[in-house]
Amino acid sequence: MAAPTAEPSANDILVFGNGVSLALAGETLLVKDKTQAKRHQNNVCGVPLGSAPSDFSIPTYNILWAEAAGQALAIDYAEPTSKTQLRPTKLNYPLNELPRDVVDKWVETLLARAYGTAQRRKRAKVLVNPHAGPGGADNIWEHDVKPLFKAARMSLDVIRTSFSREAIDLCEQLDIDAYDVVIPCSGDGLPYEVFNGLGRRPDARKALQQLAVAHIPCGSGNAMSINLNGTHRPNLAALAVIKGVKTPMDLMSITQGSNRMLSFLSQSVGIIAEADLGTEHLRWLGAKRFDVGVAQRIFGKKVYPCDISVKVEIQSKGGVKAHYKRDRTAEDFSQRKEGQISKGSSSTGESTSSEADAGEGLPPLRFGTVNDKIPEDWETGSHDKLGNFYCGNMAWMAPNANFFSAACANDGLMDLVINDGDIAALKYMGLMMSVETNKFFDNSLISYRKIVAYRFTPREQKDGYISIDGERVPFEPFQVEVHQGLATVLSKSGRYATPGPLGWEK
Ligand SMILES: Nc1ncnc2c1ncn2[C@@H]1O[C@H](COP(=O)(O)OP(=O)(O)OP(=O)(O)O)[C@@H](O)[C@H]1O
Repeated sequence: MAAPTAEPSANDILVFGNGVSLALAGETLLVKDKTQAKRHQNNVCGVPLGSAPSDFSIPTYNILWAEAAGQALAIDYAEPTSKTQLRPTKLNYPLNELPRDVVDKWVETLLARAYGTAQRRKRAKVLVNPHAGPGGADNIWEHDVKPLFKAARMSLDVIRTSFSREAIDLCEQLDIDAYDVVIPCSGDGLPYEVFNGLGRRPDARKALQQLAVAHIPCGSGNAMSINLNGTHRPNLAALAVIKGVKTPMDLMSITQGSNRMLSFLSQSVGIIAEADLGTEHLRWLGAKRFDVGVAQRIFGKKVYPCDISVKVEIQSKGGVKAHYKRDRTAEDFSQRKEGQISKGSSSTGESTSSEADAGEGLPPLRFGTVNDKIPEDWETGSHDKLGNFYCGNMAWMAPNANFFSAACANDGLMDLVINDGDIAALKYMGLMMSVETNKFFDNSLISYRKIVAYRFTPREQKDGYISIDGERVPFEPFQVEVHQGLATVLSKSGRYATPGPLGWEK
């Protein structure tokens, strides 16, 4: 656990007698208690090392709750039992002669450091998809998540989804004043339904702003959790949600035929969409199914002819890195924390705000629908040899898949990656593998731009795969535009958990 960062002052120490004391030192709680220290050492290290310890420390981030009730002080915290596992643990000390007002003040200081600007005791609507990913969502919820949420004194209203699209109806009808957060325990499919359900309401904008959406990873990709909680491990994600701060996040409107839907993650056509959606017959391969699908198309030199029209905001990779640096450094966390969220214009200056428009439902479409004329200032190109069209709103698409390393949560821009499909196989493999080493962005085989809107029109193919947030939609033209900060999510640090494109600091 982290080393103490500051010397505790006298007010920060509670002395219980018999050599037991609790001290607040910066972002750490120092526990001087031989019995607990020994138990802690055994649990965390497995095997006791050296002489018996007399104290140990707990990062305040791991503190779930504290209260003086009756004649005792109780502290709940998330104790790591391995690098990826936490379990709720309790410390109890009789108050003895300690004055109650001193203890109450100490408890409030501890909670203030534990939660910072994050809301305490969040009221959650939890949606568990028993069929998500490998099918362990019920177990994950019961054993890895619920005990931590309970120890943090969250109020929980839990529903197991029983059919596809149920979460859309649930969120459309939800009493938004009764909850602070909706938490899908699922893959990325259920968050998609949550955003779309909230988006269908007559008070969509209010609902999307007032109610945060947070994610517990139970699927196979779990992009939402990786980007916002910084992990795809359910235990660690649960703690990140408990401590999560409200963060505005861009959403995208998609029009196709006469439909309008919201997308929070990505749209893809070509190799990625096919390798994901077109390999159902290879399910027996497990996670390798996607890699095999990619390799098959690389060696087949598969191309996807199409027309693409784009409203480009930042054309060059250098410009994108500079934008990323501005977003990451100019807007420090304090500006993004709860109650201090600034919305209004993208960091490129153009207003993309959803709030600026009057009305309660979803913001009006600034560029019309897929059935309207394409605006004249959009760049239009014919792509005979397209291999991959990939538009993202978050950085990670899965663990080890940081495709959109310059994605920012609330910049009012989408990140667009395009590459041809007739690349030499070895180079293509290298390109795909560079995603894992964060060198994808700089690879000269792809273009990487920041955009505001686009239209995609497939050509010369009877059928194919279009993926919206990982779900298949009809193989027909579609148009997309971004709404800055339309949604509210909970994130660990007020921004995406991404290292950014290599060298952005320079
Ligand atoms: N009880 C249910 N039975 C069948 N389908 C369900 C049920 N509950 C939800 N669904 C549907 O399951 C779909 C996939 O959900 P989810 O994203 O949670 O899992 P996943 O697709 O397995 O995960 P990943 O996207 O990570 O692969 C959603 O579109 C949702 O509508």
